[in-house]
Amino acid sequence: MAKAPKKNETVPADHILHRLYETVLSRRGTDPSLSHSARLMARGRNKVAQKFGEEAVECLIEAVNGNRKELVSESADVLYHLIVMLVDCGVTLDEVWSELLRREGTSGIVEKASRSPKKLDSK
Ligand SMILES: N=c1c2ncn([C@@H]3O[C@H](COP(=O)(O)OP(=O)(O)OP(=O)(O)O)[C@@H](O)[C@H]3O)c2ncn1[C@@H]1O[C@H](COP(=O)(O)O)[C@@H](O)[C@H]1O
Repeated sequence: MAKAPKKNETVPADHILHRLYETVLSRRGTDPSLSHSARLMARGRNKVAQKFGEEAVECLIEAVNGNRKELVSESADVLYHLIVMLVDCGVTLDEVWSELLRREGTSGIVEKASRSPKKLDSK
């Protein structure tokens, strides 16, 4: 049986997402004719973000259409393009894992209820 992760555990450094992050990081500023990641980042942050958005939309289309196999493939595209966007923005995966760990165990319903109520328009 798989061991339950401890509260302070982050994702192992040899995890596929970390390896992918390190690969994309190593491509930054390299020859765009040899690397898709380099080519994408060379086109600027707007393009990087746009590609992530497009892949996310393609992913949700497969989800709503119930295309399981395509959903798996598009999900991989989304994760790859998310990583390119994080690398381009200088955000590390550990920062994202830390945020997930911070949220762990707090129900979204409880968290939403704890937010301060929006100020009502005085007009
Ligand atoms: N996981 C991926 C991955 N997923 C998707 N893609 C590429 O993303 C591209 C998406 O194609 P699109 O036509 O949508 O994108 P585009 O060519 O930018 O098109 P336009 O916006 O110009 O129309 C395809 O070329 C895919 O091969 C990926 N390219 C690379 N990786 C990983 O990144 C690593 C490094 O790749 P390079 O940077 O190419 O060395 C690889 O070893 C893989 O592990």
